[in-house]
Amino acid sequence: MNIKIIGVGKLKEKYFKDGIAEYAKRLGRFTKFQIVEVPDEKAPESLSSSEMETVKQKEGERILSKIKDKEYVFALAIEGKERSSEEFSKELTQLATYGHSDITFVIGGSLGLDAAVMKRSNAQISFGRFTLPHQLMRLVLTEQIYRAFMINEGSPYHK
Ligand SMILES: C[S@@+](CC[C@H](N)C(=O)[O-])C[C@H]1O[C@@H](n2cnc3c(N)ncnc32)[C@H](O)[C@@H]1O
Repeated sequence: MNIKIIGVGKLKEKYFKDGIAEYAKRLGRFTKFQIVEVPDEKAPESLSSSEMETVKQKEGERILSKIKDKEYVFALAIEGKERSSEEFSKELTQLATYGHSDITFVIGGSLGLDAAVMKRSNAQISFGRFTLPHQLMRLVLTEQIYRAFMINEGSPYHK
C-alpha cells in the first residue's frame, strides 16, 4: 500500500517535524509513506469572503494536481465522519482488500479545503469538532495511520 498525506504549506516547527519523522519511520515496515507539501497562499485576516474563496481555490488546484485518478482520497474535515481507531484500521484493510493500493489524505490550509477537493474525495474524516492547526493535524493523522497498522497486527501498542 502507498500512503500519501498532502498538506498545505511548509511544516515549520521542529517538534512537529520530529514527531512526524518518528511515525513515518515506524510506518516504513508496513507501507510506503510520503508527505507532499503544496505552497500556501497568504491569508491575512482582512480578506473578504470572495478573497478567502480564491485562496482556497488556488490551494485546492495545487492539491488536486498532486492526486492521480487511481488514488483513494480521504479529505480531513471537521464536518466529516468520525470513526474510532479500530474502525479506521478496518477501513484501511478493506480498501486494500478491494484493490485500493494508493491512499491519499488531504489536510487543508488555514482556511480549510476548497469545494473541488471535497468533491474529489472518496470519504471525509473528522477528528471531532475541535479545530486543529493543520500542522498538528499532520502529526495526529500520521500517528493514527501508524496505530491503524498496529491494530491490524494485533499489537499491544493499541490498548
Ligand atoms: C486550521 S484547519 C481549517 C479551519 C477551517 N475553518 C475549516 O473549517 O476547515 C486546517 C485543516 O486541518 C484539518 N482539520 C482541523 N481540525 C480538524 C478536525 N477536527 N477534523 C478533521 N480535520 C481537521 C482540515 O483539513 C482543515 O482544512
